[in-house]
Amino acid sequence: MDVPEDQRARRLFGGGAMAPGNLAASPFRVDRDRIVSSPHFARLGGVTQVISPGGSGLLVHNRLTHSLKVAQVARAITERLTADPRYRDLLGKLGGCDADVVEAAALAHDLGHPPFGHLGERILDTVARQRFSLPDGFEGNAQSYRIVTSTEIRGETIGLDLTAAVRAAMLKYPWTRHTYPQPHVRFLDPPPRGASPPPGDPTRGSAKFGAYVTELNDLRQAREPFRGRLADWQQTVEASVMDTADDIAYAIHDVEDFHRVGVLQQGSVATELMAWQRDADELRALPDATVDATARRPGRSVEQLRRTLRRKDSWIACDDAFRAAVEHVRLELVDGLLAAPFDGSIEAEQGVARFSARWTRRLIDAIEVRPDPPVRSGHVLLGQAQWHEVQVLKFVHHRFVLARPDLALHQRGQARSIELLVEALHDWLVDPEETARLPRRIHDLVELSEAEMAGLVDDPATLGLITRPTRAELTAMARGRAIIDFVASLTDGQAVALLDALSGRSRQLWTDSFVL
Ligand SMILES: Nc1ccn([C@H]2C[C@H](O)[C@@H](COP(=O)(O)OP(=O)(O)OP(=O)(O)O)O2)c(=O)n1
Repeated sequence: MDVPEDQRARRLFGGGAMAPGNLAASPFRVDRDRIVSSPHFARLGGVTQVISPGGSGLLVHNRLTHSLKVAQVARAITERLTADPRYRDLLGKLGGCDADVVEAAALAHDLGHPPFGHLGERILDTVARQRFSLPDGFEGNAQSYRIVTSTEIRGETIGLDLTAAVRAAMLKYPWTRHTYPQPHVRFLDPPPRGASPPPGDPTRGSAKFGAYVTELNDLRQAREPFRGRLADWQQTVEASVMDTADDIAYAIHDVEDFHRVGVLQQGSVATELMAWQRDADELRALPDATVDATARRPGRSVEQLRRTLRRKDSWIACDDAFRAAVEHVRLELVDGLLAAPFDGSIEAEQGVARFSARWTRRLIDAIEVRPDPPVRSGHVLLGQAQWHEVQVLKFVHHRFVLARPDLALHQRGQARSIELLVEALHDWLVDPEETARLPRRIHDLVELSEAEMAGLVDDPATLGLITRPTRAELTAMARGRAIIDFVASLTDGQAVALLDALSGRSRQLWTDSFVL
């Protein structure tokens, strides 16, 4: 039985009605148009995917070009699945799969990524929890959801007033950090992907989550059309398509990007993969502690990956498939993409384009829909061989790009900049002499957070608190959330320029690098 279209198309404020500014006929296409015309979307062009867009020219992806690729892949997956007669009834039963919904969700999925990408996310989370006593901290997915439902402005309502289906499709992790749903997902055995607390800190709630408690009612309303069809913690099919498309897109383009900038070298990748292939049987016999203690020796990191996959994803991990995936990636990378250094020639560009097209096609064609997937997977997933290949591609990127000390050095500086910026903005916000000159947007964000939190004071448990907050505590938390919202909405370049200005290092006034 299909879900009635009008339930999926229900907007938070406007029912199913079409507004005068809507140009498209489909309500989901309207959502897509609202997202792409948002300044938060344009901002993604200045936000780090892996390294800052400014320093890399046109060579590497930023969060905008990444989001466009995710949308392209997500749409292609949807078109294949909906054209496949094997899945027609199943997709309807699970709540539907619409190409405009997945495209809109894919375009919106990274709106909340702060300056400096995942690194900024980690720093803002620590600052939010420790400095501002906000139990929800900061999370990029929850911030994306907050932008479309609260902080982005459109017409008379707050947020973009998107349809339920699109908001639900944005929820890769349809739970809050600590309390929703009950019992909380982190206590399930096994917990869904992302639901466990970060290693070493069981008090921190889920490592990943889709919404802050201030957006909980909105999350509930978005999931309403799927009630009874999906477990509370399970992604909608459309969210699952978007999540899979995200994985496919960055697994491929991260490798491409670092080949282009000359960081991913054929020799080092070949040594690691081939040492594992040569010594696989011997390595398998070693205790974990020995492998970990000698992780820098060739082949050991691949062995660590094999063990991690078996431990965390035993529902799909398989030694034969792993061995085949290492061989396939070796062939494609060592004998293919990385065989000649990238020199900007037409031939080199064609090599990258061929690699990208072949892999995208191979992975999209391997997508399946399962009626009853394992807890760590969504309903939409890659076949076993291709799932292992994606893990190996991501491994190459982690081992030979993300683990580089020069990148770490750079990121330590960026982390410090974010901490200093938050502190400097907060000092400004609480300076009584400066109230009249504080940027209007910060005042507005404080008022918004204060109103949202005031609505929850009688329910301290939902706020993640033990007792009802005092007025002063509430104001302090609202100010903290406002600063976090403000910083998260900057590009990398704006964050740097703003910190320079607040530290007295900038000699420029009335430039266009940020609008206050
Ligand atoms: N420590 C890390 C981890 C990831 N990345 C990069 C690699 C990918 O390009 C991208 C992956 O992160 P996403 O936010 O796109 O997706 P995930 O699925 O990993 O996370 P989430 O589910 O929170 O979106 O970020 C990075 O630079 N540094």
